[in-house]
Amino acid sequence: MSEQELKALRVRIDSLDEKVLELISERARCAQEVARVKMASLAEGEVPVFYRPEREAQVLKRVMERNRGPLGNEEMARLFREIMSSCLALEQPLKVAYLGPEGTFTQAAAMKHFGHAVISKPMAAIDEVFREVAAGAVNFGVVPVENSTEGAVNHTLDSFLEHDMVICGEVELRIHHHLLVGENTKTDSISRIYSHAQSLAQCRKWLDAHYPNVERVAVSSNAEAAKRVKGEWNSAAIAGDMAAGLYGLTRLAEKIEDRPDNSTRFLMIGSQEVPPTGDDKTSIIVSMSNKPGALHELLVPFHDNGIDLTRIETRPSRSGKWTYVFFIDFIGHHRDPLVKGVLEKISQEAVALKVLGSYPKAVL
Ligand SMILES: O=C(O)C(=O)C[C@]1(C(=O)O)C=C[C@@H](O)C=C1
Repeated sequence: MSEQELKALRVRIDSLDEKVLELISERARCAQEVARVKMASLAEGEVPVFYRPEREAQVLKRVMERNRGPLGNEEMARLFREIMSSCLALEQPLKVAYLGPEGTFTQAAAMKHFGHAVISKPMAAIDEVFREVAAGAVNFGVVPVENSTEGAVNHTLDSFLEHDMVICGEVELRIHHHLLVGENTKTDSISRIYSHAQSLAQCRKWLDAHYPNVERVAVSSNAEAAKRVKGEWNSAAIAGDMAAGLYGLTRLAEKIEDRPDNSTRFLMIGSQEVPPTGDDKTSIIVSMSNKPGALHELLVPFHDNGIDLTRIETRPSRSGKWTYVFFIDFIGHHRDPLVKGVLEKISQEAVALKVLGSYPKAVL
């Protein structure tokens, strides 16, 4: 390519950037107007709701449907995700607590869902995320709920039994683990590998094959593992890209998870109910009396009404020995007439039924 051609293309890019800049600014001014309208239409004592997950899902879907390339749908939606995040920050900067410390996959999930224009707050434990939301110190919390290799995150499920929370969104993240070392690590003398217990489990076969005799030490998070390794000469950590970048570690081996499709699902928790979008999921907790056929009774109304269950998990109820609660996710919104009917039917049989929330299915 000649210098001349390159110069001409850059002139075109400059001119396009000016148009993009003007359009983004016009969109941001529109969001400010939206905020004004929301404030003006408040009833006495009503608090404004600036963040609208149902609308955000609609915007991102529309972008993906209309995208003609060459950028892929996910890439384009990510760009719009950030534009919308900045527009919302003009209306109201969201405060979001997540399972920290900085550099965890949960932080990456929070950014994927809300974008980067939020005030984020790392918490030391899942329960603390719940408490922070319950206390009203933040607008939303982000917690992991299940992993495709290792199953349920029990701390999260148990926290739902203790706190009144509304689930207002979900996000799925492909989890890639790397073996990370610091600049002081002597790579042929590694005698300890730190990571979160779930991550150690997700890389079990790889560790058995490559480091069979090395001590595996479970710590509170992958980011914590990365932090520890920085100052030690005989240890390595298993963690992801964000932690590697944050603590300046080197990848000794990449993508060491046993299953290439290893993914984790995260939930956004808050106090705001989300209206239907037409493509939603609902999460409920049900406790049934301890009698034969109770689980069957619980599942029949879903089957009879053709409602698709996406997950069912059992946990001890914590209110009596050998009594259990079921966590169920299914397709639909609790305001859909069909779903309403099913929930009514279940509540006639159940000891207790709690709708944790209906929320748009993950778009990104
Ligand atoms: O449509 C709204 O209610 C807006 O506030 C605008 C907007 C946007 O930028 O598109 C911003 C934040 C909301 O969460 C949803 C959408």
